[in-house]
Amino acid sequence: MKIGIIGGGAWGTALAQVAAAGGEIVRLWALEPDVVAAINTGHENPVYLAGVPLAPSIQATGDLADLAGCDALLVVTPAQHVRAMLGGLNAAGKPLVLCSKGIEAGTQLLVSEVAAEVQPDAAIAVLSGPTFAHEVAKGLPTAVTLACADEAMAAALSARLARPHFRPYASTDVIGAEIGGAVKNVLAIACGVVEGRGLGLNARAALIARGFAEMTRFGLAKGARAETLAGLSGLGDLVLTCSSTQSRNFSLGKGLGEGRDAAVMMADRKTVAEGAFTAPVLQQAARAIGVDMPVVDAVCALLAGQADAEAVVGALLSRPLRAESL
Ligand SMILES: NC(=O)C1=CN([C@@H]2O[C@H](COP(=O)(O)OP(=O)(O)OC[C@H]3O[C@@H](n4cnc5c(N)ncnc54)[C@H](O)[C@@H]3O)[C@@H](O)[C@H]2O)C=CC1
Ligand SMILES: O=C(CO)COP(=O)(O)O
Repeated sequence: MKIGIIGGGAWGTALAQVAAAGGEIVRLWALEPDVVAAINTGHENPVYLAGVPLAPSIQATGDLADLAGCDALLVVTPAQHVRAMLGGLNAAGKPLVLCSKGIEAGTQLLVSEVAAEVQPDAAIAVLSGPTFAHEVAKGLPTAVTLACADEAMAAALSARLARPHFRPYASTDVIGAEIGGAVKNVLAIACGVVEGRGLGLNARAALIARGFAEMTRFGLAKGARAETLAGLSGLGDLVLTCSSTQSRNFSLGKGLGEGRDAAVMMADRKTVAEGAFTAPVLQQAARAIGVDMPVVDAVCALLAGQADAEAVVGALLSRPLRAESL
């Protein structure tokens, strides 16, 4: 069996390692020629996943045509680049597993909705959950949601990608699995702000719980299932990303909380903090369907430089008191 992975960042490389651990032939497409060369000759991705020895059976390429013979494809580029990448593929009749977390700017489409437009004849699936790439690549225990509308396909893909340390849970709720991953990145920025301002662990826990209420309101309005949002790809990933500076989104928020400038921090990074791209489009999407997301609004104001961290925290704390509910 031959699996193609599109995206040689930290997560695509870690997933290549997972696939190779099960004996799959792995073709990994990466944008940067130096990443392709380093994986093929040194069996390491020093740019995005430094320090993790990779299986020698992972073959990297800079040419998407080299993935033509693969019988399943994993898409792992940043969400804003997925449309362009999918345009260069022929995935008709093949499983197309989307592993990016975000919402497309301009269209407000989830990645699976983008894929349905560009590759209407592919079997679209989503893999999402609490998964820091370094831990997965090192073989530490990890569980994910693997969602596909076709239940048998969800089960087959789960079985194909399962490893002793990597445990997919099958689901048919594609939209639910995606919404958790996209929204938690924005909430992780907010939790980073709490950390950066030294507001304490009570505040972080409150933000996770009220942030989860926002995720649930939005998700249910978009047709997600409550149990998916409360599962690995929703609450599970929210807890992970809101708890550690290993998260790029959390660390971006921490910098904002410390008074640093969003644009300067983003320009300094080669890696992607998806929440910064998702926040404004999520805000638009929520407003369009009348869903109130005050934490997301606060993150948007901070990222756009419309308010400082002290002001947005003050505004959140002075909202009118109300009953605890969604
Ligand atoms: N790193 C992680 O632990 C996890 C990441 N993800 C998701 O996976 C996706 C990819 O993230 P990472 O692998 O972490 O990326 P990364 O931050 O490690 O690297 C950035 C990636 O973006 C690629 N890129 C930049 N410009 C591009 C373009 N014009 N076209 C195509 N690709 C381009 C780079 O080649 C590189 O592969 C994101 O949506 C992220 O949310 C999901 C789970 C875990
Ligand atoms: O999605 C992730 C963990 O599940 C990675 O989080 P960051 O993108 O915030 O680093």
